[in-house]
Amino acid sequence: MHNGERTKSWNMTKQIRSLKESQEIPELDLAYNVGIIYEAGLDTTNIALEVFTLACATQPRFMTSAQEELDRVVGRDRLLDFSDQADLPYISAVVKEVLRWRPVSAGGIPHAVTQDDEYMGYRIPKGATVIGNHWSIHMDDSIFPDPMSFRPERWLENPDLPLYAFGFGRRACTGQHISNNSLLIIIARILWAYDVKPGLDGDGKEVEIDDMAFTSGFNSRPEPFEVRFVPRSEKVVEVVRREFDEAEKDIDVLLQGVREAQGLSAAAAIKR
Ligand code: HEM
Repeated sequence: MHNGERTKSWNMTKQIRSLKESQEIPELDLAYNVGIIYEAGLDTTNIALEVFTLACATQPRFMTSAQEELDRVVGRDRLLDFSDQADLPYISAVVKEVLRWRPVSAGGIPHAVTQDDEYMGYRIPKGATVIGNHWSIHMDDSIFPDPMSFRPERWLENPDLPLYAFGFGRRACTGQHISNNSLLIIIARILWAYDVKPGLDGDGKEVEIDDMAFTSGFNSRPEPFEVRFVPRSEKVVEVVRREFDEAEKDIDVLLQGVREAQGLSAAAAIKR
């Protein structure tokens, strides 16, 4: 937190410090509040990207449909950006399917019931712990037929399908819009630029990848597996290099841009 306060530009530490509500909160609690955003946001989105990569390597059929959409909407001369988002329904469906197929918090998060309740004849007293198990819900084949198949099409066929990867109720993930946007842009750019394929063994044969090999824990991620990111053409390599060279890389400039885009008021130096 102290490092955050010493930077030149805007950041989340300064933003939280500037809020009226923060003034009465003890320093350590404030540090946890800042830290949770990092902790809750970074690993979860990374895991979802690993799951996406796993889906590409083990159930590659969907990549063709995704790349058809990208080539039609974006063309081959530029990297896509957020202005393309509304025209990429298939990629949005890929993001949802990633979060359904292997939910990051597979076992769900315990919640306390705020009032006496009844469900299917079971009495659930106030204060009892209930857990909505994300894995079981997402694998319910009466709602998601053939649930082990990675099929983004299911979200286009039925846009009302439920997705519970971000949890439930008033404690549901506060970062879900950030993460949906991050996943969409990263997944779309990867698929625009690369074919994602299994790695090769010593004999040049594609390695077998187990799509059920996951770590256990609160969040669970795929066990390490090998893949290749194969550029789809020479032109793609040229565009990626050009965009990288032109991209802003100064973190202070980037963060200041976030502040301006969001209309946030926190000044660079905040008095306590
Ligand atoms: C793929 C990405 C993500 C997944 C799968 C995910 C999933 C979840 C889940 C399951 C919960 C608990 C919900 C419940 O209690 O039922 C949660 C809570 C939370 N998430 Fe996320 N999350 C993701 C990304 C993010 C990001 C990017 C941020 C912030 C930038 C974030 C911030 C939070 C916070 C602050 C909470 C606690 C909310 C509360 O207890 O009131 N998450 N997330």
